[in-house]
Amino acid sequence: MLTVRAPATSANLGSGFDVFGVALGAPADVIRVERAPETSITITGAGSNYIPTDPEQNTVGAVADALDAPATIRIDKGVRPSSGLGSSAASAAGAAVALNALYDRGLSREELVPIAAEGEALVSGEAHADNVAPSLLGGFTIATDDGVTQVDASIPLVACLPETSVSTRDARDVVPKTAALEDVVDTVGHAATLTVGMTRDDPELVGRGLTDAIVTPERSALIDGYNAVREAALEAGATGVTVSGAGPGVLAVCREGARREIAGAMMDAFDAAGIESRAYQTAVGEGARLYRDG
Ligand SMILES: Nc1ncnc2c1ncn2[C@@H]1O[C@H](COP(=O)(O)OP(=O)(O)OP(=O)(O)O)[C@@H](O)[C@H]1O
Ligand SMILES: N[C@@H](CCO)C(=O)O
Repeated sequence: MLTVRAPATSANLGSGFDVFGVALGAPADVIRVERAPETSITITGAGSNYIPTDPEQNTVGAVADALDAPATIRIDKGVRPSSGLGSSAASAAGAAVALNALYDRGLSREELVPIAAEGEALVSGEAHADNVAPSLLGGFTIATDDGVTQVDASIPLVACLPETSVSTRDARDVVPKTAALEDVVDTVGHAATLTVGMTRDDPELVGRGLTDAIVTPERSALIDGYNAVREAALEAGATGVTVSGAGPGVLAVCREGARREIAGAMMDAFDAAGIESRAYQTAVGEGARLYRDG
């Protein structure tokens, strides 16, 4: 049996819609695999009641299929589905690493990115890699049609998840099909600022670079309490705040030592809007880790 811990991720980071992503130190999915004639899936943990065990409908089934690697797959969900932390991608990335090792396929982490993205195509209709890339590679990733660029980074973060859910499909429906040139120019500037911030481990630049005028305004309108939570996090010292992935999670970039206060302020603001939430005080972290049992 092989075990993989695959981290949650936060995609987009405001200015990098469908391109940027970071691995988070917590939470994570744990995937256990054993060779079997046919793929079967069991699921425990966060939101497991809402996740199909049919391999045709689960991201890990799509990965097993793509690697021609049938297995008994056990998923312990740490990453709640449809919360904005790349739940389906964490399972897909974990399964890709586990099955690649189980069947000695010899693929690199970079080569596993499009395979894990097959799982994402199953749930959101498109094989975008901005969640699976950081879950596989760790750090900050830039996923384009040409491939993935990765950089290790150390940036303190708070991810605050309300007890509501937004499906990625629904959140993609509100994304504008076109954008004004001035908004594109503005977004490119912020994306470049954020990228430099990641290479310098600079939370000021990363926070400033989260701003985007195209996607986030539409997406944030789907999240009850978003504006109040954003304001509360900024007042508590966050250097920037945006929607995590497709939402409804909210991501705050923090200076060292400020996470506890920011997490409390965000949860209080959700609470004032009548919404329960939980906050992860975390940081940009490592990619999926493989353990060989026994
Ligand atoms: N292994 C899996 N883990 C989690 N969700 C899965 C899995 N396989 C299929 N799904 C389905 O994927 C959907 C959740 O995916 P969705 O992209 O909406 O949220 P997410 O993976 O948390 O990502 P995001 O960061 O975009 O919110 C649910 O409908 C769930 O049933
Ligand atoms: N880039 C994707 C990530 C969520 O799966 C989106 O925002 O729709």
